[in-house]
Amino acid sequence: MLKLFKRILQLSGKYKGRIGAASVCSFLESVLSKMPLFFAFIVLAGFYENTLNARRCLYIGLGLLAVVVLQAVVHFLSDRLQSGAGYMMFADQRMALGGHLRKLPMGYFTAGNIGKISSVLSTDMVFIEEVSMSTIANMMSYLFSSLILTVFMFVLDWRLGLVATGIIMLASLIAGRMNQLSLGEAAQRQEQSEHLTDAVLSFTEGIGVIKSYNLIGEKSQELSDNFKKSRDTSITFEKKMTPWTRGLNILYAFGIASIFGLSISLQQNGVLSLPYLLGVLLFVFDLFGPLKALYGEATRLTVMDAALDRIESVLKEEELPATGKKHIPAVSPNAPEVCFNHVTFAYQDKEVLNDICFNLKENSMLALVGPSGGGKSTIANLLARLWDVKSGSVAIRGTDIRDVPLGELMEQISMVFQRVYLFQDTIYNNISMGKPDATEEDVFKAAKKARCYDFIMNLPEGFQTMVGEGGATLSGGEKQRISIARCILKDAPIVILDEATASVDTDNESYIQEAISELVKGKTLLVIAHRLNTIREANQILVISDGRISQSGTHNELIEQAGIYRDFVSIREKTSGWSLS
Ligand SMILES: Nc1ncnc2c1ncn2[C@@H]1O[C@H](COP(=O)(O)OP(=O)(O)OP(=O)(O)O)[C@@H](O)[C@H]1O
Repeated sequence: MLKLFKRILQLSGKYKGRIGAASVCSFLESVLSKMPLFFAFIVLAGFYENTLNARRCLYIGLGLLAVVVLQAVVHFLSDRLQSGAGYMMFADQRMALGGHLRKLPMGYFTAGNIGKISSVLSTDMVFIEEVSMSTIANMMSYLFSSLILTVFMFVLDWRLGLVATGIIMLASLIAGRMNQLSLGEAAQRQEQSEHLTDAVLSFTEGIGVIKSYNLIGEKSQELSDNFKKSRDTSITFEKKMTPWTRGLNILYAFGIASIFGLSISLQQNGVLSLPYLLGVLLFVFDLFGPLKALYGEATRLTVMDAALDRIESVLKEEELPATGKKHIPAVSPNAPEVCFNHVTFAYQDKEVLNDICFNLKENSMLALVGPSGGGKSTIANLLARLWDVKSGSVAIRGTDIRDVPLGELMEQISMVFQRVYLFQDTIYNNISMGKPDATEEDVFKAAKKARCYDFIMNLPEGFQTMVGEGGATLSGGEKQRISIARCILKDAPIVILDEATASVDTDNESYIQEAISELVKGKTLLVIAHRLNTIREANQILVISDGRISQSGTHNELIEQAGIYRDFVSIREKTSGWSLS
């Protein structure tokens, strides 16, 4: 328990002083909370010894009043200091975690970690933030209370003090065991909650597919199974803990009875005076109460421990090294715009690219074609440094992209994905995030080039229309054009384009093509190509198959050779009804 306690305090960093001051207040509060008992003891003793008079009673009354007021003050102080420190500490932790997540490779987010990230950022962080400080405050107060009452017992009679200490030590052994049990289960319970988050996310994200394939029953069952598992884990935990909690209660009852019996026997034998016996009666019922509450709080600490483990495990994930200080030159006559130099890459252990070498000249277009799963998207992602190469290098104008600050690399590249992501914000902000210092005129100009100005102006609130949940409903093609406007505004020299495979309606298709033509004017273009027109226009075509470049050349060169490209083109011609001249 102490270890857990220390772990939370270690997180306190620059707020240590504040937490220390709060602990002193907690201690004072515990002492003050026991003072009324002490005054009651004095009154009883005075009454018995016939030493009570009006002046004494007045002093005791004033003393009591002062204690109550002081207790309220230190309680307020300790609360303010502790909860304030808690919120500040975990605001810092959240920012650290946010900063860390930004630097993780994309692979981390696609490798089934979304449930974990959601639980860590929502459940774990919120739990620790809201509970840790109050738990620490309560634990301190209970600990001090037990200590003070045990000291009182020693003051009344050393034998009573010894019995109280013995019971407390036995209770600590039982509580230690409970703690171990709870720790073991806490990890499992948190894991279960992670699975639950995953299941809920996957169900809600895939609801469209689930409905269209009539899988509601089957998928709901999976979700219910997860809920049931979570319920069963909690019930099993409670069942395991119950005998120990009961044991602890019996021990406390036994402790109270022994102290009670012993003090009566001591009084009968003339060792303990009657006022002292009355003092024992006053204190004994309060002796183990704080300890009982203390172990209740300890269970919460174990949940916190598991939550901290999970936060730490996310923080331990290796970041993309971002220590590069070099700058990409604006022009470089002696180096190609983009160079893949003997690049190999693997997702975990699965090698997907092998010895990829190519140069891309400024203002030229490179088309990647080939069978599904060949590695085209991976090449595009490596250029944007969403992952790092395993060996070889990727360079822009002769500078290895690993040697460049990530922000600067991103200024060089615009990416147009098939799957468009618009933020829950106004259309204006969705476009202007391409270049935050852009003027209104720049934004409008980009929207015009991306062929979305007119439809935006026809919306009731124009550029201030909200997109996303509760906002305007836009078609896939309209969203695509807004994302292209964002890229046009960004005006990066290199454009990575993943051409749409799914067909949109003809109007949208032609608008999107016009928007893309505007975007790529004067740019260096790497395109994952699906349309024959695009492929034919490319200065260079790479056929990527099984992670290797199996063919390379222009359309006219490749169509002359037997191989994947010719087969691919003839299939395309047949499916699209086009023919090559
Ligand atoms: N995040 C990932 N983790 C593990 N394996 C992955 C991941 N992304 C892709 N792969 C695998 O890497 C290989 C190459 O995938 P990639 O998406 O680059 O191919 P592609 O040629 O772009 O395919 P498509 O045309 O279908 O998009 C595939 O076998 C794919 O299953």
